[in-house]
Amino acid sequence: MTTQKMDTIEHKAYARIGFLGNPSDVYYGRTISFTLGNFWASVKLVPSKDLVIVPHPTNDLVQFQSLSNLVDRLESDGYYGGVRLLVAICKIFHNYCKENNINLHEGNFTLSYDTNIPRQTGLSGSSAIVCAALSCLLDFYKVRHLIKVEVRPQLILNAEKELGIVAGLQDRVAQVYGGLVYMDFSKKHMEELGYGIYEPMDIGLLPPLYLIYAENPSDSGKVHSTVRQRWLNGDEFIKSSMEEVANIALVGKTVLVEKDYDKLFHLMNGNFDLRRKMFGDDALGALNIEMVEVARRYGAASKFTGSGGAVVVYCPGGQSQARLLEDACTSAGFTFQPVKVMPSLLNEIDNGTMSSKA
Ligand SMILES: Nc1ncnc2c1ncn2[C@@H]1O[C@H](COP(=O)(O)OP(=O)(O)O)[C@@H](O)[C@H]1O
Ligand SMILES: O=C(O)[C@H]1O[C@H](OP(=O)(O)O)[C@H](O)[C@@H](O)[C@@H]1O
Ligand SMILES: [Mg+2]
Repeated sequence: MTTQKMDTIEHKAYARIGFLGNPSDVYYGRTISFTLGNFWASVKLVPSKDLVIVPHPTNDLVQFQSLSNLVDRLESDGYYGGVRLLVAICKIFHNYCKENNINLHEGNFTLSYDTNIPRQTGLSGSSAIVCAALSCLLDFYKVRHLIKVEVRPQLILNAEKELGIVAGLQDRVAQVYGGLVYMDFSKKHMEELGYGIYEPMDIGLLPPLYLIYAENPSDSGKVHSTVRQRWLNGDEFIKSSMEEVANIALVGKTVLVEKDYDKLFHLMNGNFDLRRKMFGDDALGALNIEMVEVARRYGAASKFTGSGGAVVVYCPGGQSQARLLEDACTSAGFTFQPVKVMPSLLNEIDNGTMSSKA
């Protein structure tokens, strides 16, 4: 989404739900993900004399009511906010353009951001900020037609890698493309093309879904680091389980096309059960596990949307089942809401950059 008032450029990027196959995207796997219209980040770029990155009044920790307030906020939100993400994407964008002989004009700008994506809840709040910022840079430097849509998720990921955040491509692909996307990150594609195979799917294939989340920020990099290390060390259990998770997205693609929601129910549950075996309950966190389990106690299918903090739910019993679950979530202190799927926002210029139009 773009707003251009005078010289101001503003872009939104939506939260995303890793629907099937996550987190195998971090491991040359496959996923199906979609953008969630319930939450978004927006970034504003205004031309200015100096290049300025504006700290967010509440998400960047620079001003406090008191010393104890400083400590409380550090304990709940960690040390970092969005400023480092904006700085990192500026660097990655600059270097990519330089390496690819894309000339950038001399003008400077002021970048600021806002977000209503619940912080660090596995809804990809981090990459939403980076994705919206990249979109602003593409327009400010008028290079949207020169940077392929397929390449953009990797630039967004590189900005986070630059900061040492362990993450995968699926969030960024979903946020760049928008809508529902099937993604294949096989080693072969990644090595030959530098990106995966991304196939947009009809959002109408999804059944009504619900979201459960809790104010319980968890650092996705920390959650991922042990499993990632085991995978790098060639751990057979992690390798074979990750392949099973990737297969869930492959099977899920057909299941969605056929609207076979009974099978979808089992795929969603199977996806979380494999994650639980690989990561272990300590890494996933008791509260996150309880969000999955409360849904299952009411006969729904449930799994993490990302690395933890939010859960996507399918209620085979329809609205009456969802209402019972909503009451249970409210009593447990969790937020429960219907999922609004956000369609793709790519424009003609973006589509024109794609090597293969799926
Ligand atoms: N809502 C937010 N506001 C500001 N910065 C954020 C926000 N969410 C994430 N970040 C930044 O991104 C980093 C990585 O967040 P991450 O654990 O990936 O969260 P998410 O699951 O929302 O993507 C954080 O350490 C922080 O620097
Ligand atoms: O573990 C996952 O499912 C995802 O974790 C990260 O996303 P986040 O929203 O930060 O939890 C990671 O970036 C994704 O690639 C994983 O699939
Ligand atoms: Mg993230």
